[in-house]
Amino acid sequence: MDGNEAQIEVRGLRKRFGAVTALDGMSFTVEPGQVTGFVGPNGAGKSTTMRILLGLDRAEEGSALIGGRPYRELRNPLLAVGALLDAAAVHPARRGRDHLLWLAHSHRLPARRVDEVIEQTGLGPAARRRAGGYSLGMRQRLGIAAALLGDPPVLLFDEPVNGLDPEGIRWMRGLLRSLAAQGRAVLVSSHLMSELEGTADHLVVIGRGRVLADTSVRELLAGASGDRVEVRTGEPDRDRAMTVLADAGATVAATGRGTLTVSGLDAQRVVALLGGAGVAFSGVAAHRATLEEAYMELTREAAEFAAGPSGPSGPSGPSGPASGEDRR
Ligand SMILES: Nc1ncnc2c1ncn2[C@@H]1O[C@H](COP(=O)(O)OP(=O)(O)OP(=O)(O)O)[C@@H](O)[C@H]1O
Repeated sequence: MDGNEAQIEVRGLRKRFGAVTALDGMSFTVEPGQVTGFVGPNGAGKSTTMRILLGLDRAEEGSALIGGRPYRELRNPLLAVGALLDAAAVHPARRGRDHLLWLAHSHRLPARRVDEVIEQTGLGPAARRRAGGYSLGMRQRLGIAAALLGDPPVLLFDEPVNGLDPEGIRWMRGLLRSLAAQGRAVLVSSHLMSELEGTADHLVVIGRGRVLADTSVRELLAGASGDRVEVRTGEPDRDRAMTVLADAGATVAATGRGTLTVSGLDAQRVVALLGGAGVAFSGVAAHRATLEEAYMELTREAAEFAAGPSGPSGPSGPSGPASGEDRR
């Protein structure tokens, strides 16, 4: 797959809905061969960005390119990008397979391709039933089958696991990973970081219409877990432990009864220092952050920064405009 055609590039998008600034200079790139998670709280601007990428909405400023072109300039969009925005967007009286056949014919794709995507998405016999009777999981599979029809190098999925059962979620994760492994650029939105754990390689974290972090999952986790170490020590030794560790350059905080949280030293060094100084302790453990914790840390910092000294601006809290100056 050509590297450039399998790329999404969003630069400086701005979009308002009345007084609400939905996008406030949104910029990021989605590279081929990986799953990029597009994460942010409700109202952060995920769907708006995706709709603009797909030519369903217009930005006041900036560009949104798929394979180097805006959606409207794509010669055959179905072959350039596949998207799952709203799983319910099929007429209820239509059979799944007929919906796919109609799509395929309108893009001069062979019927064989329809059967391939039915197979790939596990629609099976449900493909011959009317879409009105589909479960949410089946509707999602049909939507994905439609997105894959043109074998596109770029895929956009808006909250694809929303409402799916655990088996459906597992299936979706495997599918996203396999599509990325085939060299496609895969952008997946979610408002829950935990949904992307084990699926996303890269994360674009957004809040209030702009990017808060654009990072690999590995880097985000490393940064969040840092080298924090938890030390359990009894009352009489606590102060001495704090002094010894602080003298060695660590930042030490008492985070609970008998627990110290240490950053700046690894667990092995903590054990060596405390042992060397004759400070008694009952346990030392490295703390590994989950993706959810890393995300909470990041969004909390961003919210505090944006809120300034007088608290969050606007009635909608974290999902509102970034500051009063944004309202005109
Ligand atoms: N058609 C619209 N009319 C008015 N306001 C809108 C419209 N679409 C989006 N907004 C507002 O723009 C902001 C961004 O919304 P958007 O749907 O892009 O966020 P999101 O990150 O996708 O949220 P969610 O996780 O809830 O889907 C929100 O404040 C939302 O209320």
